[in-house]
Amino acid sequence: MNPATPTVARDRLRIAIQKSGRLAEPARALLASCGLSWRESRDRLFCYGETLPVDLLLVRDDDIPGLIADGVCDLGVVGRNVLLEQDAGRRGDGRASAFREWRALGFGSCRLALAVPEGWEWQGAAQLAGKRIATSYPALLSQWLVAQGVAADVVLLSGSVEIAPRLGQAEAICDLVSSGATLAANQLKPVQTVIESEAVLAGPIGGFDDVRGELADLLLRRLDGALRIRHSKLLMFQARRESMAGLLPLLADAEAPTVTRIDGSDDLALQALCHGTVGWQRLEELKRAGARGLLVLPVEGMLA
Ligand SMILES: Nc1ncnc2c1ncn2[C@@H]1O[C@H](COP(=O)(O)OP(=O)(O)OP(=O)(O)O)[C@@H](O)[C@H]1O
Ligand SMILES: O=P(O)(O)OC[C@H]1O[C@H](OP(=O)(O)OP(=O)(O)O)[C@H](O)[C@@H]1O
Ligand SMILES: [Mg+2]
Repeated sequence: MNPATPTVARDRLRIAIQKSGRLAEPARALLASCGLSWRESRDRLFCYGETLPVDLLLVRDDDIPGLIADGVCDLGVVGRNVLLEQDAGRRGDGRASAFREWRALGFGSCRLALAVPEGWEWQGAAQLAGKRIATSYPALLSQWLVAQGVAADVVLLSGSVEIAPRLGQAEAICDLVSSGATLAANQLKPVQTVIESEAVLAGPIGGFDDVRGELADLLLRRLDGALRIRHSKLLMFQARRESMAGLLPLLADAEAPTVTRIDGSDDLALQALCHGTVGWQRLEELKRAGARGLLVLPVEGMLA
């Protein structure tokens, strides 16, 4: 293992993403929406950046924090659950933190939760004292147990954690929950959230002191724009000046709308970047409140 802050200077930025799995495609699509494109290598494990000197490394998600810690990669897209687990593991071993969350990316949402058999009447963390809890997240679970002041046995499993109570391996589990279907299929119920998770952009604790710093800043600016407009629509319409008071409350999710006077009439034209859903219902409400010629346009890009 290298020291926590790698010092090898490089003139290209290297981003690790999941090779295959839940985060692989959305991570690639998000980076592509920031204007990055790549030439695929024959082994498909390294993609050479074409539009910008930003390369991709395709790996298992569990390896991403370590690759950042070792300076092999500069940034990575990984679940917060993985990042926090490995950080808690390092600190538990007396090592310093070597990576941190740079941005939350808004996909891959799930939570790390404690679950118990459906028949249990949950009365709180103290109920877990002396019990065995199966998990793939031993560091986060141990940290949570310490914070609760509860002593329990952590049983480490790398997958299929939900089956452990049925096999008599553990009384409770601590695993990722999204829809809750896997818990229900195994007669378990979630009782306590340990962390809320989503995909994040991870990077080193500090920044970069060579050209990678500028590349990372450029990427973050584009990423912030892409994240802001992801569900946004540009809404345009015209209305009588006196209708505005009734129309503006229907645009509460919009950034300061631009209102222009239409030459030679008392009508106004309005343009608003809406961050919430702009569906039929809202359009009909706007029409009832006096909006005419409503147009909804997709937003391709935004640079604040
Ligand atoms: N229902 C879910 N179950 C598990 N993870 C989810 C779920 N929803 C979102 N995620 C997120 O997706 C991440 C990747 O999940 P995936 O199942 O692809 O990982 P994996 O099997 O460990 O992949 P790899 O082969 O890269 O090790 C998880 O770490 C988590 O952050
Ligand atoms: O709440 P749900 O929507 O049911 O999702 C949660 C399940 O999904 C994940 O497993 P995955 O499907 O990745 O299988 P694995 O654990 O064998 O990788 C996770 O480990 C849970 O078992
Ligand atoms: Mg993995």
